This record gives sequence, structure tokens and C-alpha cells, in this order.
Amino acid sequence: MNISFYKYQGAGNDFIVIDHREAPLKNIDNALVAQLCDRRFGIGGDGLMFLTSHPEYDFEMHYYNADGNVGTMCGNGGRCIVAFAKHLGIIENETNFLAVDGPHYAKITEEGNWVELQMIDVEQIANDEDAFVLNTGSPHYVKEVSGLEALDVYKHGYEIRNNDTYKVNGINVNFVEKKPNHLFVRTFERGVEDETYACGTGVTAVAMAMAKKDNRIGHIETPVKVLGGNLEIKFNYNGQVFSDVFLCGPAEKVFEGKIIV
Ligand SMILES: N[C@H](CCC[C@H](N)C(=O)O)C(=O)O
Repeated sequence: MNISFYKYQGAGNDFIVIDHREAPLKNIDNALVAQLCDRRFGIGGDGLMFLTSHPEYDFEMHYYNADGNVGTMCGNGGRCIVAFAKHLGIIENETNFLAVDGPHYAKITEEGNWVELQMIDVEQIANDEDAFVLNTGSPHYVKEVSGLEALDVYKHGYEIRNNDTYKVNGINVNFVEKKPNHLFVRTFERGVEDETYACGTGVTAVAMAMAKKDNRIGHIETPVKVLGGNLEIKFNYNGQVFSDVFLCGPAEKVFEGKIIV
């Protein structure tokens, strides 16, 4: 059986995307997802998403990490599946869709290449020594460092993700360095178990943690550079709650093909 797949990337976070409205894949098991995401034995991707229909929303997003496990929210994946829904003709430039962490509003600008995705409100930020821990749809650890270009993100990210506190449930580990006009962020992703080129829920968590650390209040826009490009995070912060949170960045179809199963 031939099943159409698409590859999308958002700031270098790359995903296999499948239109599953007619459920072409009968048995979705973790081993198959992991094999499709494998960069040598499969298509390759940081994750895989199925788009299905939903009675109350434009569509539903189902996200799997590259290791084959069902993931929590993926921000860049969310931006990519919005571009995919437009490609399929399900939506035009605005949408309300459902993901694992609830409903999301998104809008597409600049000829379809830039997607602004609303993320969940966040209220709680915990501390782990000098790092911050928060959930922006996925769990994140945020640590400010210097010399981030040269940091061994795999080594340090792996150690934190697998320490006694986080080993069982896992966590995504973000390192951030403040630059004059932006934040530079590198992320070790749970479920990929490696550094990725971008992590949308991660940069959202970083922007919030830095706003809290610097006691900033009001409407805050944070440009972020990641290994795969540029993202921007916008939110309102009243000192307690981060609301009207938007993750903004590119989302691009790069490839399409057939899976033979
Ligand atoms: N790359 C994703 C995060 C995927 C979440 C996953 N790594 C997990 O925690 O299950 C993003 O853009 O937000």
C-alpha cells in the first residue's frame, strides 16, 4: 500500500506529516513511527504528525516523537501542520485546531511561509538550582549560560535529562545566552534524545523564563536565534500569568513522497 507523506520544516525542526483523515495507515505502532523518523533507515525527522478531522475544530494534530512515542505538544510541529492544513485546502489563513494540550488558534502570513501559533497560557515556573522548569505544552528546563556556541549541548543536555529528577518522565533541556538584540537558544530534545535545530515549546519556555528572571512586565516580544533559523515569541506577562502567547516563525513544505507498507 502506498501512503502519501510530506516533509515540513520550521527553523530546522523537521517533521513527517501524513493526512490521516481517511486513516490510510491501519496499524500505527511505535516501531513503525521510529523507523520512518530514522535518518538512515527511514525518511528522517524529529517527529511525525498525523492530521485527522474533528467534529468541532478544523482538524486535530497527533504528534509522535522520533523515538516512536506519542509526544506532548510540539510548537514547531504545530506551525508546520497549520501550513499543511492550508496546503490540503482545509483552512485559509486562520484556524482553530485541536492538539494534545488543547485548542490552538493560528494564523498564516507572508504567502504561507510564516505561521503564528497561539500556545497555552503558563502560570507556574519552578526553580531547579539556577535553572527554570516550566510546561509550555511540553516540559522544559531552561538554563542561562555563556559561551553557548562552544557548549557541548549533547553532553550537558543528556546529563540533565537523565538525572534522578527527570529520568523517568524526561524533560527538554534548553540553554540560552543573551545577545544584544536576541536570545540564542540550543535545545536537547526528549524523544529525539539529541540536540535538534529548533524547539518551539522550548524557545517559548526560554522567553518566559528570561522575562521572569529580568522582572519584565507587559507585552513582551522576544526574537530568538536557534541553530536552524529565527523565531519570535510574543506574550503578555502580568508578573503571574503569561497569556496571549504566540510562537512565530517559518514553516515550509520541503518534500513529498510515498511510504510503501
Ligand atoms: N520540537 C518540539 C517539542 C517536541 C516535544 C518533545 N520533544 C517532547 O517533549 O515530547 C517543539 O517544537 O515544541
